[in-house]
Amino acid sequence: MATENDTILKSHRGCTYHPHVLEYLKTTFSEEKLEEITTALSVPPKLTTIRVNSLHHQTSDVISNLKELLNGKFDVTSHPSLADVVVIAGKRAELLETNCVGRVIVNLKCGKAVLRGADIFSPGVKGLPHLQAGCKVSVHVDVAHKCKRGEKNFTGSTVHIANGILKLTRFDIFKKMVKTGIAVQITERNVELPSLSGVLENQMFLQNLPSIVASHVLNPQPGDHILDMCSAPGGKTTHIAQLMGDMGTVIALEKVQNKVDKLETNIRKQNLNCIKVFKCDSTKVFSEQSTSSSEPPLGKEVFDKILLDPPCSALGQRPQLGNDLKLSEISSYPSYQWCFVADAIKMLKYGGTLVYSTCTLPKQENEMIVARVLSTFPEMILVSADPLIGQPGILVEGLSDHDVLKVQRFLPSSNLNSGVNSDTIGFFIAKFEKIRVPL
Ligand SMILES: C[S@@+](CC[C@H](N)C(=O)[O-])C[C@H]1O[C@@H](n2cnc3c(N)ncnc32)[C@H](O)[C@@H]1O
Repeated sequence: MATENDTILKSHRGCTYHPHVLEYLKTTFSEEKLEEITTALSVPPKLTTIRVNSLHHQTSDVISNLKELLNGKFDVTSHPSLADVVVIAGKRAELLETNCVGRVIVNLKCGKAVLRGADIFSPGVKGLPHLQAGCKVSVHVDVAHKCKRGEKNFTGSTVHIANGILKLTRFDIFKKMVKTGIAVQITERNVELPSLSGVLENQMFLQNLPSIVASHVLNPQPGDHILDMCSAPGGKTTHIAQLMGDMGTVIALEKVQNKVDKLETNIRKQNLNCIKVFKCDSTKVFSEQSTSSSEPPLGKEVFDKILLDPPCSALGQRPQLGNDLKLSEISSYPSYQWCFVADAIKMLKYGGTLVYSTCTLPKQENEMIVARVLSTFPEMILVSADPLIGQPGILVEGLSDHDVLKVQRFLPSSNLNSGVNSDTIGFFIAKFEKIRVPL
């Protein structure tokens, strides 16, 4: 078995994982299921989901606007059961290096953006030979972070994700340090998706389906007083405010300043007024002495509903091109996630709702947290995470067969024609209610 310091990365269906990551995931899935999931995760979903800014726009209008903008090149439809979701169907294509005169190596962040429809900008380029602008190049992601900036002929492990036309030369990028403008204009991807960044920003928000479902599960109502403990970049916060008709209050907490800035930008773009943002550590926001429901420190039993969407190992993110998380990093998440739970429960009113969600796969960060909540807090009961659009959870000690039907897991399928509810990122949602327990 590989050691903790082992730097060898194991290639698994187009994604490069540290062997420990795969071993860890095998505690949750059979080998066969894990292959299916990792295969699906290595490419982006064929279907892109968009949440309509339902406060100010009709889904049918957004669909018409998108159809016009995309010139009929992609199918744009409404989600079969969620009225505020629009689905755009991309196309899968076989990618060959034929006629490419050289390889451009990009970093992981850039690779993910390309697979989501973006072109390449110079900060994302790590390696590039001497080539003339205008020639056809293939684009490869440095999944193991081994390519040094400016390398001419990198030979390490990469994943071929796209082809395109070189717009900036090696001299422009590494000598003149041109920072703006397109470096490679993408012409072919293994999945062809529309580039929607900056498009119809006041009408819609690009969001993965399970994240949209999580806010519906919370079931926000006008006038509610809601806490979002880990809010940036604000996909769920802004959706919650929209579902409340922008009436009531959402207290949105975030620990990291630049993420607070991003959250505030997203709130502004969606023109929402009921959200109050605070930069703070949610694991320390509760105080026995406080009676405040409107600003930190926050008191007990002050919220109708709480969303806890804590940091996680993010192994459900898609495309998952490379992952070199160490075992010690992955296995630290459940205890960090647990740090938020007890205070969340204290701040929740009796009769209130707590939704717990993650975008990751291991049972340790999902069902096992649910089982621990149920065994530690008799006042918390598990209720059905409606609308149930995903699949049942995984059976772990402390959960019954009935319990696993109340939570939902989104597990990407390798079936290229799987429907919108399974062509997703990996995600988990559980919903609890706080009840008075007789003494
Ligand atoms: C999974 S992301 C949240 C995504 C968000 N709910 C959304 O839908 O856009 C977790 C967030 O929690 C923040 N975070 C991490 N530790 C925190 C803490 N102790 N208190 C508050 N926020 C924290 C991270 O910076 C990150 O932005």
